[in-house]
Amino acid sequence: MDEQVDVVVVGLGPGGEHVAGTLAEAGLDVVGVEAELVGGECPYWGCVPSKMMIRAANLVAEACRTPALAGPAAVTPDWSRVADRIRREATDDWNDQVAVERLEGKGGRLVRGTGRLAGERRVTVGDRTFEARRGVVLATGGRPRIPSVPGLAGTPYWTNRDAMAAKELPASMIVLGGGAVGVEVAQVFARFGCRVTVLEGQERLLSHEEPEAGELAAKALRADGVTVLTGVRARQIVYGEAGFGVHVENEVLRAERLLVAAGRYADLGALGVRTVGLDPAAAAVPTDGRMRAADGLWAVGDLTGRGAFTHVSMYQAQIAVRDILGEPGPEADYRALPRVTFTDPEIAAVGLTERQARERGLRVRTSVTGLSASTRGWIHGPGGEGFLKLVEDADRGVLVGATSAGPAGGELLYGLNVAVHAEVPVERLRHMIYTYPTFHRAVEPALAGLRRPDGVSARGAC
Ligand SMILES: Cc1cc2nc3c(=O)[nH]c(=O)nc-3n(C[C@H](O)[C@H](O)[C@H](O)COP(=O)(O)OP(=O)(O)OC[C@H]3O[C@@H](n4cnc5c(N)ncnc54)[C@H](O)[C@@H]3O)c2cc1C
Ligand SMILES: NC(=O)c1ccc[n+]([C@@H]2O[C@H](COP(=O)([O-])OP(=O)(O)OC[C@H]3O[C@@H](n4cnc5c(N)ncnc54)[C@H](O)[C@@H]3O)[C@@H](O)[C@H]2O)c1
Repeated sequence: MDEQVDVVVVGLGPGGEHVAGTLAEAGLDVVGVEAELVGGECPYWGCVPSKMMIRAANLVAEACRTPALAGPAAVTPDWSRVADRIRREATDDWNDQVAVERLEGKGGRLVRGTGRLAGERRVTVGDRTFEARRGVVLATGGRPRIPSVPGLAGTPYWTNRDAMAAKELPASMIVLGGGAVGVEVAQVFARFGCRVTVLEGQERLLSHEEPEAGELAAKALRADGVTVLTGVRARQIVYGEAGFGVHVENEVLRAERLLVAAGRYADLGALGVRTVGLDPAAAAVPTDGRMRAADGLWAVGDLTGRGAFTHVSMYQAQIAVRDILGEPGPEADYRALPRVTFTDPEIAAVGLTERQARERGLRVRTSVTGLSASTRGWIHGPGGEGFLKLVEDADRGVLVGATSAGPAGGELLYGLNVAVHAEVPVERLRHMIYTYPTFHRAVEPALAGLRRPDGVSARGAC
């Protein structure tokens, strides 16, 4: 007999947990299905543990910067402090009891297991079948994409999960992929004494972002002793007693560990999307502005392919909740999508890159301003490097994208995020007062740089 409920949420990462908890609080009969830990990738193997590592690694780097500015400081990097904090404070040793109680406290019911669609408004979990009167919400995230490099399958390669759970650091590590996971982990491990090589197939690190961002990330990693190889593909991988050997062009790179950080994918076939008429081979579940994927079916989070970030998943979750409850509100709008790669310097961006803006046929004006030449960058001294890049739609006179890289690049992004989101006219931004001497004061010369003729990147100083 099918069990009747109002809503079934499959996958309880940040998005799914928010949907399930909020709908349950609103009085609906909600079943949340979770195969692993309630909370998902972010708190246990993603954002939270990685940012705890980064906090510690940045302290190590800051200690190394003090001799020039404040006198000697001795720090002996000790990974056990980081590993211990991740166990105690972040993950409860990978126990989700607190999250389960949080969901149940709101009135939601947890069913532990793997959910699969079985037609419209129906989900099976093991030998149980749920029929959802209002509908089903898919929020199953993604899993690491393992490239088909000969020799890789069957070796004990690491993914983000092993890196986040590491009690001890390897002496050496090769990182396959120079995206967000690759660069963040590479810098942390290097700062704690691991010999790291990053192998990126594209011509630059952080290849989805502005070229300047990738160049700065490579420079920062190299300054931490990381070997950065771009435009290079692994041809063959071998594993033996001596660890990993990665064949690239004319050499073999060797390391104790290999971290695969080559992106993530959603396995829609395993989720049974064919039973509701969706393409199981698609890269993502297509959704409309209300996060609807089909009649009685919503999708939120990484599996929608609109940006694999916790804040996107939470944003979409709020929209899906409103739609399910029949409440008014704006549809999903990704024009001002912000993201921060938490390297040191932080590399943050919102909206379109210059290339994306040009590909959309916009008449684009850009401007790049260095941070170390700014008063605040100069005062900051070592570690003060960064830049600000603005992308303007010249016809409308509004910013459509911005990148802010620097010691507080993610925080500095906020104002630019507002500008892109609210389409604040550039002329209006030019007449704002920018606090002296902040990093964000660099926005002023960057805006001045936009006055140059179309297509010419200007460099300002502040
Ligand atoms: C190392 C790392 C660092 C990151 N750092 C950041 C960061 O700083 N900021 C940021 O915004 N984002 C970060 N991210 C990305 C962020 O973790 C994800 O975007 C976010 O977790 C996605 O949330 P989600 O709601 O899609 O679900 P997920 O967190 O992906 O969770 C999905 C859940 O669904 C469950 N599930 C899957 N299939 C089924 C099924 N069939 N049945 C039942 N349950 C199922 C899974 O077990 C999982 O618990 C990071 C990711 C990684 C890997
Ligand atoms: N700070 C953050 O917000 C944060 C941090 C970590 C992860 N994340 C999210 O998690 C997702 C996954 O991160 P990721 O770094 O795994 O993916 P990614 O897509 O950001 O980067 C993967 C990189 O691997 C490269 N690559 C792929 N196959 C390769 C191969 N065979 N050889 C060499 N390079 C190869 C790609 O060119 C790409 O640059 C990201 O999309 C991101 O949204 C966010």
